[in-house]
Amino acid sequence: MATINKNLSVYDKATIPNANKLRFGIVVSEWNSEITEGLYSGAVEALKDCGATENNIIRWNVPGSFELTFGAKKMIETLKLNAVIAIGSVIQGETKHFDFVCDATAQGIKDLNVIMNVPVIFCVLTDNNIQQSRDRSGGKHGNKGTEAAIAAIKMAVLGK
Ligand SMILES: Nc1c(NC[C@H](O)[C@H](O)[C@H](O)CO)[nH]c(=O)[nH]c1=O
Ligand SMILES: CC(=O)[C@@H](O)COP(=O)(O)O
Repeated sequence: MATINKNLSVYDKATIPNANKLRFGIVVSEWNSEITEGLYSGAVEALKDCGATENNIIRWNVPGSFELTFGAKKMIETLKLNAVIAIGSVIQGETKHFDFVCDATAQGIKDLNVIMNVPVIFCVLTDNNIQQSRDRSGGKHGNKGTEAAIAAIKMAVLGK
């Protein structure tokens, strides 16, 4: 199902575990900050709505999406966390650089989920244009940050 057929912000709170005892890291790319700040706001709002406390949500910034992998790994190695949300916005430019950044970021975050023992949620928009990014970071299709927060809570308690 494509994003246009679902709203990224819709969740049934009754089905989400209470996050009041969980600790989250959020690593945020500074590229396309208009978009990443919207994703961050959506994620924090949803985490708090599900019981997470302000002092249990720790934010680090990195220059771009390519650095999200290292930033998330460093967070996991440094802090005691139950889940990490990696937030980025990659928008197609004139060259193939988009393809390399998207692929490296997706593969890097996937690798962390294999190597590390803390779930890392892929909250990276990979869009053709800024409008698609706006639509998915609090616009008409909802907020992928919200979706990522719910995924983070569910993965944090998986198997417990
Ligand atoms: N063009 C975008 C980038 N490019 C920068 C890379 O992510 C990286 O920071 C640089 O190559 C240095 O290693 N990053 C984004 O997050 N979004 C873009 O649209
Ligand atoms: C995703 C990118 O790196 C891209 O936005 C950079 O733009 P360009 O391909 O025009 O150099």
